[in-house]
Amino acid sequence: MSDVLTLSGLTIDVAGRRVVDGLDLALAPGEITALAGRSGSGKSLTARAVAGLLPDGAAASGEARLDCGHGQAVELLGLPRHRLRRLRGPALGYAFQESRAALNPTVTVGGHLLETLKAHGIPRAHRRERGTAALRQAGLAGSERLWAAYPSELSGGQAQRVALALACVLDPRLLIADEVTSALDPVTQAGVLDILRAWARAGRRAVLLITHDLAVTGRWADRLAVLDGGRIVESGPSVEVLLRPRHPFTADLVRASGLSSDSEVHR
Ligand SMILES: Nc1ncnc2c1ncn2[C@@H]1O[C@H](COP(=O)(O)OP(=O)(O)OP(=O)(O)O)[C@@H](O)[C@H]1O
Repeated sequence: MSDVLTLSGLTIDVAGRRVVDGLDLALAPGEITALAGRSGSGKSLTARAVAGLLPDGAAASGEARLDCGHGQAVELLGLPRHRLRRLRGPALGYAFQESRAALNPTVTVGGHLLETLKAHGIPRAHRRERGTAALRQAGLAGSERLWAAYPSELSGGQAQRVALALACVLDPRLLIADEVTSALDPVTQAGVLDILRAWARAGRRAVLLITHDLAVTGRWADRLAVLDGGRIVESGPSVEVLLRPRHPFTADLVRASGLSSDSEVHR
């Protein structure tokens, strides 16, 4: 089966500065692929380029091919805004770290979900049920109270999970999750990542997990690509990369993360 996302020579310049340089990466169906690296290495801009959400002044070149299923593939870079908007949701979900920024302060949790489902043509009779299921999948009880809550009434962790539910509610083939669990307590984080992994496997979907937490990649990611200065310095099955790093930068990152034994890397 072909890869869900194929990045070839992805290059991003911001205000004349090259911040991502010739990145090649393939995301297989059913897998979580982690993109890790220290702050400023280009992880988020890579995610944003794929989702068509680069900031002003940033430009991407190269290729980002999304397999939408049913033999249909689309080149994401340079796609007109209206086509990207149509893909975002059913083909490509994007949840990012500033989760509150994704939520409209004047719209309730349920309102956000219903609006998204309606905008993509889901019949009214199914919207509430699908919205509630997405909340559960993100580790939230789909209670009346949460459904009727405004973003300002949510904790940081709840807002993060609501943003994740919104990104997944249309069952996209590719989910980009940018530091979505970093604000969660360890138990909730584990629950959400377990669910994401099961979700990816069951539906042959792909997840691009942006993280600086190598412990997370060791436990939940199938594959790991390590980014340094906008280039991938090493990639492969995550357990292998973490246990036997070949690049000095990866070895430094593993040491700094405090991952010290096989048991912390193995699932
Ligand atoms: N809007 C912007 N304007 C100018 N430079 C930017 C902008 N966004 C990112 N950059 C620069 O691009 C580089 C890569 O940034 P990016 O946000 O992708 O890094 P990151 O690996 O995701 O970091 P973090 O883990 O801190 O989120 C950094 O040097 C950053 O300063």
